[in-house]
Amino acid sequence: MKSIKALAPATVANVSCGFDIFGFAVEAPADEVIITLTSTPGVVIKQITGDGGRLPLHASSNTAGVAVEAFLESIGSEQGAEIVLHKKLPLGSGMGSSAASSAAALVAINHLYDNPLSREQLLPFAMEAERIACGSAHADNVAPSLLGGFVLIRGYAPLDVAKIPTPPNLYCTLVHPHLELKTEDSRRVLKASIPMKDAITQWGNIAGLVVGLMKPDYGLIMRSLHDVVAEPIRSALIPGFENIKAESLRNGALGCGISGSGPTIFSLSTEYSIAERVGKALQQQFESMKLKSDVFVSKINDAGARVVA
Ligand SMILES: Nc1ncnc2c1ncn2[C@@H]1O[C@H](COP(=O)(O)OP(=O)(O)OP(=O)(O)O)[C@@H](O)[C@H]1O
Ligand SMILES: N[C@@H](CCO)C(=O)O
Repeated sequence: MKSIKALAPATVANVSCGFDIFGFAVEAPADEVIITLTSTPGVVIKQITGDGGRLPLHASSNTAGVAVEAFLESIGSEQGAEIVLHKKLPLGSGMGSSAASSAAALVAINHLYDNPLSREQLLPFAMEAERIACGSAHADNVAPSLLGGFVLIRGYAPLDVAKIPTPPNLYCTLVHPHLELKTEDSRRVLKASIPMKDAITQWGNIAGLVVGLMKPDYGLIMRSLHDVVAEPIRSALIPGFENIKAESLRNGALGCGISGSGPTIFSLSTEYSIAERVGKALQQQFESMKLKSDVFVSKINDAGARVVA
């Protein structure tokens, strides 16, 4: 039976001001999924590595399995699939761990059927998997992981996504402290409504970031990378957040914030050397609080999930 391997990258959701509507893909880390078609129906997770035995092996509870089940049903296939997942993204990290598994699985299974669906058409299956993983079908991790680049989710009903062009010299530093935050929990702490003055600040920043990326205008990007909705509440869940952010900006980053629902911190810089320096500085900050961390520096990944063999 035919078998294929695909990779899907980590993603930074929200990007400070764009709660649930912005996300971009980075180069690494990336989850790896190998799918083999079977002649009998049903999706089976054959093996998972790299998760310390923590992820569900039951297909209907694992984002890779849920996405493949939804795909096979949508094309009316009578075949089944076996999935091997090499988990490279840390769980509950804010780097889109649950999304990377479903994105890789969808790109692999779609390829095995000669790509009957576009990347955009695969999105609802990955969103359904997000609902299983964290109780909310947000698309700001799955969309950039599947489509690549910097993605706007303009609306959810109906789903309307658009890629925002980004300048070639934009580097992302991800610093992942060895802490876990469940998306479900960090969504629960947010308020159901926001004051009008915060809404005005936020939509000014959202529009400013889009214009800043498209022009490009780095001053505008810098002024727009602020969040008055989620960060003021969620930052309490990340030890030393204010110092961490100040240190990133002091080292030359354009902006710094919580990646997705945290605890990973993202920073954007205009040069690789600045992005590296920011990574080292933030790692030292976490170390001073006796927290180990991993650093990933890369450009924005315009391709997203890809088949590798
Ligand atoms: N294949 C999978 N990979 C990762 N998590 C999965 C997977 N399948 C199911 N899950 C469940 O999803 C949850 C992890 O999702 P969570 O949203 O907390 O982390 P995350 O994806 O890293 O965060 P974020 O969405 O903030 O980037 C865990 O409870 C885990 O059991
Ligand atoms: N937009 C989502 C992303 C989770 O990674 C949130 O912040 O809850």
